[in-house]
Amino acid sequence: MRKVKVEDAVGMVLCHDITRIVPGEFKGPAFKKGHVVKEEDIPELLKLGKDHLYIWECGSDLLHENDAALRIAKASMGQGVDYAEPVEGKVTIKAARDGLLKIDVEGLCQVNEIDQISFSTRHTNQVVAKGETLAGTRVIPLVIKNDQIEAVEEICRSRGPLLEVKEMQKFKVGLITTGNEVYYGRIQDKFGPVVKEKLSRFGCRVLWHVMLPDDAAQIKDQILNLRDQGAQMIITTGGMSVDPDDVTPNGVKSTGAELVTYGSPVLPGAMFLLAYLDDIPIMGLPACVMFFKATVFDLMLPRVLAGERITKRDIAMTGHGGLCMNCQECRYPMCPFGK
Ligand SMILES: Nc1nc2c(c(=O)[nH]1)N[C@H]1C(S)=C(S)[C@@H](COP(=O)(O)OP(=O)(O)OC[C@H]3O[C@@H](n4cnc5c(N)ncnc54)[C@H](O)[C@@H]3O)O[C@H]1N2
Ligand code: MOO
Repeated sequence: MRKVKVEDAVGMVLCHDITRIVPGEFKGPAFKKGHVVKEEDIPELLKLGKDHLYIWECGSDLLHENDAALRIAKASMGQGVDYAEPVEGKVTIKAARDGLLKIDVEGLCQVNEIDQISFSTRHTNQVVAKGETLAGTRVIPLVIKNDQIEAVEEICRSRGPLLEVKEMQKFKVGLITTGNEVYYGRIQDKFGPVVKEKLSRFGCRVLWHVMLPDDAAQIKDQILNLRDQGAQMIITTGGMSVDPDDVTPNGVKSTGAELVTYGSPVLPGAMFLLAYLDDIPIMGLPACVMFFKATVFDLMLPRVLAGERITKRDIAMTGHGGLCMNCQECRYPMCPFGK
């Protein structure tokens, strides 16, 4: 790369994009990297404030910003993501399919600790649609040492992809609505419709829906029965709290399922339960899920559908950002809840 006066650059190759910005009208490259400077470009370049240009010279250990950003993007990408060609040094990474965005947050931090590297993403564990922007990456200077890009590539090689979009499965769901008040017809079931609507957003269907009284033995038997019938996920509602009639957690535990958690650091959702019967997830939903627009259920469901085996640590991690602010107008997921 060599600096030359604009007037002397005719016939030479530009080694960076040159940006034009007209407030309210336009922002983009007026001249692209690789452009061969012509006589008639000179007045235009002077108007853009360019008295000098960087001209391409091959054979150094330096990388152009576009090539560097492309290498970082390619090293970082896992399944289900795609990239667009660089514009003004920046590569944008998009979702190649609908699914759950997973970011290796620690790996991302390590990459950004390398001098002059910028890698910016959305939050991890977000549901994304095909074509949505997920991340952008660039280097800060116009040219960067090859070593710095190799350091990024080494992090991605050793840790795995920095970002990917996991496919979510359309589960066949068994739903158990507990509560004497609903079972004996004293009130109408309002919980079932909420759960079914949330599941339907992800293409999951409730194939079995059973009403039960507050009776741990019957809850246990029904869970085992739904497992035998082929349910891929079992959800119970109600009876999750501390009253003497709240027996659902006991019903779940007595199936022999492996309990991941009873209780979560998410509000609303403190009385949430998650267990696995073999590989079948069982979620115990407290009554707040019926009432609030966004709860622990919205945070956990996409991850379960993406095939994650949720651990106690995953649950513990939801505490940071797990406090819903109860805004007058709920904008979830475009808010800090669950981030
Ligand atoms: N002393 C305490 N009380 C409560 C606590 C607590 O820590 N200490 N936690 C509160 C929290 S947080 C939640 S969330 C709820 C959990 O409630 P449950 O999941 O146990 O729900 P129920 O007690 O069964 O019902 C509560 C309420 O919701 C109505 N309900 C339940 N299921 C249905 C349905 N299918 N359709 C319509 N309505 C339903 C039920 O009739 C009650 O009115 O506990 C807090 N309490
Ligand atoms: O547990 Mo309740 O599950 O926070 O609203």
